[in-house]
Amino acid sequence: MKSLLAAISTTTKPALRSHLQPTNHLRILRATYAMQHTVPSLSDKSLLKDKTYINGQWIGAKSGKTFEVHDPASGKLIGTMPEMDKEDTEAAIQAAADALPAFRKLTGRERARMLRKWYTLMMENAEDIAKLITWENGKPMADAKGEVNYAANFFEWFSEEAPRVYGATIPASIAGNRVYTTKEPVGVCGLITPWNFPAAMITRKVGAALAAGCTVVAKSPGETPFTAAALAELAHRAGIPPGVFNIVTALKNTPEVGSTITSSNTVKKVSFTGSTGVGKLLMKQSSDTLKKLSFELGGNAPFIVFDDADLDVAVAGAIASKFRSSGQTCVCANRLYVQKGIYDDFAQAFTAKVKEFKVGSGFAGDVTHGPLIHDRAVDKVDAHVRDAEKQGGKVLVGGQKMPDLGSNYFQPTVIRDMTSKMNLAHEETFGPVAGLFPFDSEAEVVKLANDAEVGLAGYFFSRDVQRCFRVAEALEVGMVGINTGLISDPAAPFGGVKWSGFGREGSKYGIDEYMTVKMVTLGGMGMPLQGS
Ligand SMILES: NC(=O)c1ccc[n+]([C@@H]2O[C@H](COP(=O)([O-])OP(=O)(O)OC[C@H]3O[C@@H](n4cnc5c(N)ncnc54)[C@H](O)[C@@H]3O)[C@@H](O)[C@H]2O)c1
Ligand SMILES: O=CCCC(=O)O
Repeated sequence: MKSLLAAISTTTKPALRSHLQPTNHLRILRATYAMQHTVPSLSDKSLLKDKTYINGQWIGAKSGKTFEVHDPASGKLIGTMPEMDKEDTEAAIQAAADALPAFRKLTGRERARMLRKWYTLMMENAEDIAKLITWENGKPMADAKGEVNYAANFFEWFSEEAPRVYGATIPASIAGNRVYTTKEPVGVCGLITPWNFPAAMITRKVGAALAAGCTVVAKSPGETPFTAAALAELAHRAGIPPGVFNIVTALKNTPEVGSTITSSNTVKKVSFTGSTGVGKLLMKQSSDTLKKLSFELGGNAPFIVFDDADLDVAVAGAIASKFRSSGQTCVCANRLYVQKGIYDDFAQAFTAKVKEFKVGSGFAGDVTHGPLIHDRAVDKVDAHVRDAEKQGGKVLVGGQKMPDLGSNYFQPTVIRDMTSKMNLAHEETFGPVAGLFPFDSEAEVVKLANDAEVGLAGYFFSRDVQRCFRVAEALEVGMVGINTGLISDPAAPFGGVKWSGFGREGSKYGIDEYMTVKMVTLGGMGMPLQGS
């Protein structure tokens, strides 16, 4: 907690505490600095932790080690969290295993009440959780509030699913047999999530797991552990029993924690959201213990605008899909294919909208887009822009780093005249760069869209209903948005195909990822009635 206090007391830059009468220039500087370096003050200060939550206790790493977390907007220290290792992770797994027998025996209705309470507490504390998200992730407060709502809705959704887990009665092929099925919780689950949605990626998994009767060990992202800890505080208040929801925190030790989870025979399921590369590694590591797996991995979403689209709707959809969280979502449009008849109009209208963006600290009221998570992300974005330029792409807006704001900022960028040879066509940028690729025909663009190893989301805009069915069926992705750039919804199944992984989160399917089907056959059931 000391480091947090230290961070708070150093937020007023000494140079700006000038004893000189402020000139206009100084006043502007002061205001700009304050905007960029806000430290949030929480209404409920007990939501800010420097320990993690295992077996219902707030604890540090056994080694006493910690890691630092920095505000991506200012680079300043937010605080520290325990750098946990194999031993700590094994203790968390044991806590989850000990809690499992009693938790799985609760009725679905009893577990539903806990999830519902957790949902209510999240909504009551939405402002504070949003501040934590903005502080450690960088997204603007409005987006962070949207994320809290989205995240809490997974608890609400799965509180409604928990009491409605049904088996089946099955007509047997063997005379005299009677067959039915039940669904059982898979057991202890290991959940590994990324920093881009510090709350929602956790609740989407935990809501389903707890509804099913599983207990969990969640590895929170090294970049954004404070939001996860606040969720744990609310879990405690909601009466989630000790050991049911445990969080392991680590930054440098992440691979060690990951391999402890994946190699444990006590952990029966791993659900991971993150890059395809790490997903493949975790799948290999899980093979010795044959775990049930769900992987939500990287994307490279095609976003197609046909000549017959409504231009305004397509532009609004592209803005929402491409620039949500400054381009750092797995379902962000990555390749924008625009048919030649509408290409120039689209480029002009889209660029005009991007020019209206205001980049800065997520806490500043008028800021629409925050920093990227770290400077490595900025470097990747910069490399994609430089490569596109070198190969003939024309930057219509943006295209540069923003060192005046800090090392993690990149201008929202639109590039036209993109070609398939450019790196952006084949790699997920995960940043605020929209590349516009011209195309001629429907067949051509579907081929281009499907020319990817991954297949998470795909979008297209058209007013031709037959085309809508045709293209939706032809796209090799797990999720399609037609005439919309926003598809995320707790009620809708989220997940990919190809190298974007497998399994579905949210929706009526999400809970099945945490259950196994048990079949029961009763023999000798076809006897005549007694006395007949
Ligand atoms: N499909 C989805 O739902 C979804 C959602 C968010 C992000 N993503 C993808 O994630 C990527 C961006 O996030 P990133 O760069 O942080 O991804 P990443 O795979 O490097 O890291 C994701 C998380 O995995 C953990 N991790 C990293 N290495 C690990 C290891 N060896 N063992 C165990 N855990 C490990 C970390 O905690 C990290 O927070 C993008 O490709 C994006 O598309 C996918
Ligand atoms: O980044 C991945 C998740 C995005 C979402 O759930 O909308």
